[in-house]
Amino acid sequence: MELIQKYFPNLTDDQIEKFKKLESLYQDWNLKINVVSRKDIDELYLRHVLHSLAIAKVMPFNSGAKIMDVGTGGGFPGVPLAILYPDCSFHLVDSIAKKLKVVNEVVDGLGLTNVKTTHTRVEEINETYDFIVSRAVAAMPTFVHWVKGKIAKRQNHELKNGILYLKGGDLSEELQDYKSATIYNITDFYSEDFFDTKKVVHLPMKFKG
Ligand SMILES: C[S@@+](CC[C@H](N)C(=O)[O-])C[C@H]1O[C@@H](n2cnc3c(N)ncnc32)[C@H](O)[C@@H]1O
Repeated sequence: MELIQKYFPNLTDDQIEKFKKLESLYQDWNLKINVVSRKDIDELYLRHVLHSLAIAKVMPFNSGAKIMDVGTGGGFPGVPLAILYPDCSFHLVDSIAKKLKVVNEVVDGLGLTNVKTTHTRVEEINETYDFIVSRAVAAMPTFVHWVKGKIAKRQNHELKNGILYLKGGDLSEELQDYKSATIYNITDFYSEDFFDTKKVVHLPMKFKG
């Protein structure tokens, strides 16, 4: 937990409590339904929570922003972001029901009222969002195909609405068709070795309406 406060020193008591409670909830639920690997559960704050929150270092969301997490799996990056941004609404979507069962239990256990979950493929979603966040779900061309048309300028804020995607490795080939994409090295924000190859891709999108 100190790791989170090292990079997010202004958390409220309520946020600190929620981040603390997150660990025991995942430990309990992971024994019943394995959604996070053993090694990862031991390093939950580093590998999942802090990694998810790298999106906030790139794009601080305005109050009221509406965000979808596509392929949330066990709840990443959506759950840590929902704790960090209690005034934003989060829609967590995954095509595997048992993973969302764990997410629902964690969300209920934390009392997160700003999160809804849907068991579906993202292609079936017919809503629009300010931002779409995701980690480790599909190659960028496939992902863009799935979500384009689901991003709208709902808020009149200065942030560049679009996709924020957590990804590692050399992305030059995958992103060659996306000239407007910006790649942020997570090591610009965090010093832990785990983040050496990890990036946040910001891809602003044309608005639907
Ligand atoms: C490798 S896991 C990543 C889970 C989570 N984002 C994380 O980083 O821990 C990929 C997830 O994407 C989901 N997924 C893949 N294609 C999807 C689609 N078209 N719509 C919704 N979920 C999808 C899978 O069910 C799986 O839970």
